[in-house]
Amino acid sequence: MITFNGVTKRYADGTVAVDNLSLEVPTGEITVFVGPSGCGKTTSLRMINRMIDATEGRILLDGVDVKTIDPPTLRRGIGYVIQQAGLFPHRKIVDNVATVPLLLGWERKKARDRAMELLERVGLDLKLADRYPFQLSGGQQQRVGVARALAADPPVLLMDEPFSAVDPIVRTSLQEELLRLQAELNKTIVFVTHDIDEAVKLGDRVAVFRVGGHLAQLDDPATLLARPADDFVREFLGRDRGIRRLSFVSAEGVRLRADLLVPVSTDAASASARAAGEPWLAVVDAGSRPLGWVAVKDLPESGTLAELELAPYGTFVSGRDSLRGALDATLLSPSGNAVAVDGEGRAVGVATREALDEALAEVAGSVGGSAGGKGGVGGSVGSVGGSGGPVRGAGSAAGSSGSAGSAAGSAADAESTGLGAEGTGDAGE
Ligand SMILES: Nc1ncnc2c1ncn2[C@@H]1O[C@H](COP(=O)(O)OP(=O)(O)OP(=O)(O)O)[C@@H](O)[C@H]1O
Repeated sequence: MITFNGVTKRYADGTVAVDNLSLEVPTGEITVFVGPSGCGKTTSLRMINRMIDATEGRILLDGVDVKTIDPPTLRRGIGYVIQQAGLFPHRKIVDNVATVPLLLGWERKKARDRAMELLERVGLDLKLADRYPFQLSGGQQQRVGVARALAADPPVLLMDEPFSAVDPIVRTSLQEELLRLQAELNKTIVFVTHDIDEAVKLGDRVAVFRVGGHLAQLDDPATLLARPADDFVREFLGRDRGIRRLSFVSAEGVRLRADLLVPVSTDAASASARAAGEPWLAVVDAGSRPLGWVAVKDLPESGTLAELELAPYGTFVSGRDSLRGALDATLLSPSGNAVAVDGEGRAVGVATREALDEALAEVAGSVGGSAGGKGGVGGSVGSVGGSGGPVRGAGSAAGSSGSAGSAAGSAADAESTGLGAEGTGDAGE
């Protein structure tokens, strides 16, 4: 657990970047710091690993004041990921990831083995291990940045806008990878972003800051979206707050109609009778997989459904997806209804527009809603790479030898790994 206890940061020019901040970052969870530019997110983050020292107040790491721990020791237990990865351009990917273990005195082979294991874990093709950073896409570089931060298995990870320099598709896949990794690793993560969508997708808890380093609200995403503390938070959350809130409401309670599913072998006349006034039927194959919609008014007098051209459909996974996912599925169907499927893709029923209206009315009537889990909307985007990111500048001063001794304490290592050997990183105040 990380505890901020009345923490203030006043820079040398008098700027109060963080003002009397008190909050707790629970162990094993992702806490996101979000807010407009200049509101003190980065300063707050960097006070945890003492790259910046607080002017007043205390930051406790599992009950121990970080000021009592010398910075290099403190940072050994804290991984650090920054925007644009900050990889060392003259070191191969594997050596970039092995940097921190080598700084910690690991034997070279062990450090490289660990690096390879981590590269695999963050979803990188091991063929990339012997390349240099400029030979990777922006998204791939960012994965390397995450692998490097995890290399020494620190219990705490600080992530400062780590995904903001990549395109939206790559960004989505990096976010999903982080959630997948976190489900395995249970690190205590503090994640800084200015993007509220990213915050509610990744955060177990979201801290909204306002300029001047004030904490405006700290809550889980569903509560934040349902009950913003004041006008500033409401405005920051944006106009589509209501829609986004549906991502945190499970679609499990939506009433489903199995009677509107018809096997493709059904003859048209009996399908028509079965519809009993409903305008659309969902046609399924012999294995119950959805094939498409048929409009009852277009049914011929004879023949089976197999001979008909079917209209496109959208599905959601009953019991897993959110109400937002279910609504999205209705928008992919001319019928205005959605097909609910099980985890194997078999249709289990139809969510009619009427049933969704009922579910929406229930959400509108409640405050908070039932949490549907993080990023509950289905339909993950899996593609990676493609964005030929610029060669990264950070760390360019690093030596190319990569040896533990010579690298220790270099300014670039201190900056982009957070593992400086000497003092605090308050430079630039
Ligand atoms: N070294 C410094 N000296 C003086 N003022 C500083 C220094 N570093 C940051 N600040 C100021 O402190 C305030 C908070 O900065 P900080 O970088 O923590 O904000 P942020 O929320 O992370 O912003 P962004 O989203 O733009 O990165 C800003 O007003 C900034 O100008």
